Amino acid sequence: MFDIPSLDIPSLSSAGGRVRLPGSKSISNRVLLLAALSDGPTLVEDLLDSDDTRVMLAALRQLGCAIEEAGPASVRVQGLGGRLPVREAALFLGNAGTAMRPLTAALALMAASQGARFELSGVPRMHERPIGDLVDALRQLGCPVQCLQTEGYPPLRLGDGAPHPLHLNEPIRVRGDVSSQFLTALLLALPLVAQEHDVVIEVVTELISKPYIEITLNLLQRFGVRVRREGWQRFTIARGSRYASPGRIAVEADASSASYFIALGAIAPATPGTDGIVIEGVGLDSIQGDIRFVEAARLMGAEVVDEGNALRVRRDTWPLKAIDLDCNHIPDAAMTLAVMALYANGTTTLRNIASWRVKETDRIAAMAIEGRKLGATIEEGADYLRVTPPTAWKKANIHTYDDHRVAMCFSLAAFNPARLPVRIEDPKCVGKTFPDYFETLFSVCHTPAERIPVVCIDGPTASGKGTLAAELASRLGYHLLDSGALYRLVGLAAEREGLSTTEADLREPAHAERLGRLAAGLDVRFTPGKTWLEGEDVTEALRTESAGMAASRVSAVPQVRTALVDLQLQMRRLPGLVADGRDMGTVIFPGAPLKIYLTASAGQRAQRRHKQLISKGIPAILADLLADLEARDARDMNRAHAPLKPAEDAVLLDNSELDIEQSVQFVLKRWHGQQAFPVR
Ligand SMILES: O=C(O)C1=C[C@@H](OP(=O)(O)O)[C@@H](O)[C@H](O)C1
Ligand SMILES: C=C(OP(=O)(O)O)C(=O)O
Repeated sequence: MFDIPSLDIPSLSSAGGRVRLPGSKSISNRVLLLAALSDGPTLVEDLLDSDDTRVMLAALRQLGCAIEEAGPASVRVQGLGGRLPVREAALFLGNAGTAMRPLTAALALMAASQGARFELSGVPRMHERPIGDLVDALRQLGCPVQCLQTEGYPPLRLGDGAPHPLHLNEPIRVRGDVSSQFLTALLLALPLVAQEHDVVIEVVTELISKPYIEITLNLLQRFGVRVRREGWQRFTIARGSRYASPGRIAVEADASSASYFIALGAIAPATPGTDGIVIEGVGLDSIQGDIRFVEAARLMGAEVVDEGNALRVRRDTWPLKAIDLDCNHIPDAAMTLAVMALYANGTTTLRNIASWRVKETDRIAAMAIEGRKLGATIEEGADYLRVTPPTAWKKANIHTYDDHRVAMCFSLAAFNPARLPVRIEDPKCVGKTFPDYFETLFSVCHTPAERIPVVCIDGPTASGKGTLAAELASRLGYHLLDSGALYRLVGLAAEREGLSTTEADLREPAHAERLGRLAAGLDVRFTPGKTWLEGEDVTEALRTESAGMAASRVSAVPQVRTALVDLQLQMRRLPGLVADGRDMGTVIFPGAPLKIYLTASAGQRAQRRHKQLISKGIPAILADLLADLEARDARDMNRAHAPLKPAEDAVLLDNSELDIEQSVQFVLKRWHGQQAFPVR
């Protein structure tokens, strides 16, 4: 996850490959609740791990439900069978509608029938998202429900600790025109009390987002509860209903999350050697209504093929075709159409989307404001959005309003024909439903290397390059290259493969070739303070004397040197790279947009090294360290191959008098100034 203030996505040129998407939020949270209400254990597989499911899991555990990990993406839920071991709890439900609404209904009913008291709250935005229609329905039933701040909105107090009789004889009347989640909540919870009577729910208005009710009915059926449905107006839960766990249930991949990759396949030319985008874990037979996004994407010109629990998407018609569509059935995925519309041949109108205004943010306003920043003409109505593509694209700083979908949608603007990068503010907001969204996106997107930014940090030994580079990489969300570790890595990898690194063997051409191939194929990754070889943390192993000796021997092998140049070039990956070394700006990335030559006086550097060694309990003499440093500088600067010197266009940074944060700020200021994103 990119836990940084903003993420700059370079202009992208093509896409191709396979993605596996995380589990459906709507299915995950329904299944967790149903499993908790059932008797006995349920194994839930392919569960979504995100903010919305974490708050649901935490709430159920707080209520006394035992939930244990059962392998990657799986949990085992020990159902409570409708009994409440905990009678009082304060539950925090973040901004998860699928936790707040269903838990409100289930806990209000249990509190009234068993005599308990619960408080449900969320983030500030959750306290602005309406819940009055559900509160009204629960009060009709006889449940004590109190809105603690504003009538009709969370936080709520459910129950008062005493049992209350429930009025189950009359149909329960609920409005369905603000959110379908109120009806879903009642449907999920009422089987708890449908013992002596059939329980009838009547929807007294038009019902929006209907396919979500189908998910609810489908999953209730999987848990042994049948609901009779008459149109979208009347739902009857049969007397004697009981939740019966299916034992094991697997969650489909999220169809709303799939919309970004369907759109990607429709917008991006296929990367040579690939055949479009394959989205695994969800097919056209999905029980999620958002799968019907496929129909809309096809209307706009995408080619989408069902491959049995997977979808293959290829760009077909280009530019995309503008559409005019009622989107009430796909409220979440329809936001993605607003971004596809930026690439269409005319004006696209998305209708019947009033509910967007009461979701994570006012989504109609957000899509209009942010789309205009890119140069589009956007008309916003109470329940519609009309998008005309930009005639001249603009470089934009996309504000994301703590709304995962705003962030995911606008990432697709990076395919703009003007080749402008896009800045996504607060990218970690995707954690609500898809924490690794950007990593997944970058894994299938391509762009010419020169469009991927590299920040080079070169300089002499002990100048603090490593610390500065690691800090910059984590603040910018970029990859990190510690080029100084590469020869040691080759030495270590050779040792582990049983390849000799004696000077005699290295003179053998066939052996040198093998070593070159080993270097070319190194599976290496750098994170701040750590080096990984084939997924293993080898930071300590690299510091050993033997790795150091092997490094100096293999560094003389031309095949290894060539292979490592290629390897370093390959590390220029999306979204960007911070490269630390001695010849990053001069030899490896001569075209890098920012080169810093970091230095400090030899006296300062010797003192820093001295302090570092002493703090680790290693004896050291300052004068010796200084002499060593000066000798090494002279060697590095005068060597024939890639001598240490600032690139002509490097920015000199003498950090003798600066602390780390000051150096970081110096580079960031320079970098951001160079990017020139408009200020909001
Ligand atoms: O029941 C569900 O799982 C959902 C229903 C929809 O809400 P509305 O019914 O409020 O449109 C949808 O937007 C939300 O993301 C999930
Ligand atoms: C509206 C959404 O979420 P919630 O389940 O919180 O309503 C959404 O995920 O787009």
